[in-house]
Amino acid sequence: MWAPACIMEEELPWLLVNEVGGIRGILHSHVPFLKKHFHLITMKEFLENRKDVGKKVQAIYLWWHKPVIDKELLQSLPNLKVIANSGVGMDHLDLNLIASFGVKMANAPRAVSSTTADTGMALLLASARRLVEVHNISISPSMDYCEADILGVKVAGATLGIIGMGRIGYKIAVRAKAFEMNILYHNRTRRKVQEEQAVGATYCKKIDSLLQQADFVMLVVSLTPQTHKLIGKRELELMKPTATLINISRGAVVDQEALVAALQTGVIRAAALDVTAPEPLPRDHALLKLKNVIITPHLGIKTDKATYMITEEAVENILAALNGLPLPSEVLPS
Ligand SMILES: O=CC(=O)O
Repeated sequence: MWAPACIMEEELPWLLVNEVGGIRGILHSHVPFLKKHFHLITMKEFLENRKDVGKKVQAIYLWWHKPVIDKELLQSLPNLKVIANSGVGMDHLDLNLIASFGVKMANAPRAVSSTTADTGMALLLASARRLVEVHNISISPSMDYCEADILGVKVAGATLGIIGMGRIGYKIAVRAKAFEMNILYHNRTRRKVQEEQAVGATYCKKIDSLLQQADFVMLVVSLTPQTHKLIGKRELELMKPTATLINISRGAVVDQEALVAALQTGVIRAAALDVTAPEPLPRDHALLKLKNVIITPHLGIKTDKATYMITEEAVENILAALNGLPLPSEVLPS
């Protein structure tokens, strides 16, 4: 990684972050590393002195989609060169708008893939073996249950259908192979035969055929206009009544109303969702009341190591942009 030779704090480039700590702030433990490379400034400090500070900011580090990047903010930052995102999905950003200000963008695909794949497998296993339900039985005062109450679904030998076979999807296939699953996948472009063979994955050109055969369907696509509500009533009805839907992409990839109805009426067996629309769901949402649903709070990459690696990847991208070098994980508008 490029690193500045010993320079004074006031000569460091200014990096804008939403806040430090709190619900939508960068982690305190990342601050010393960031401060080696940048003069850090929070949104609160920027808003207090927008005119002076705005001219100095050269980079933004987005943590969990914050701060919101809109025209007004971009206009207040005339020397902004780069925005680094702390994840892989860029659906919260108007890439064309940002590019029109001559600002480069980067995401963090290297840091997130394994951890997000782990989240997908954790949800698959937890749903298959009803871990949340049995945990609740185990800690209940009576600890009273019949065997039928805790029968799960066997994972070995079951078929996993992966929709979206990018970096994360492929890492899920690697994990599923180790769990002795049969693997189907759908992707815009087919993987190389050697890559398919390495994980024993079979390509389904049509999503429908994957949905009809899979015992577990895992959604790993980016949210785009094409994938918005990709899984609706029709698709859920194509799935087996014994099948489980796992979503680690974005909530809006699923028609949530159709999902609630499918779960309530046994159209599918269960769902395990790391993402919902919105996040978090309103506390009275129907999905929160269903026994056959597991919901996690966009856990994706949230491990100590992966979050730190994300910050390292962001710094690498920002420094490259500020030094006129190619960005390792540049994202271009489509
Ligand atoms: O949601 C997580 C990511 O976009 O990487």
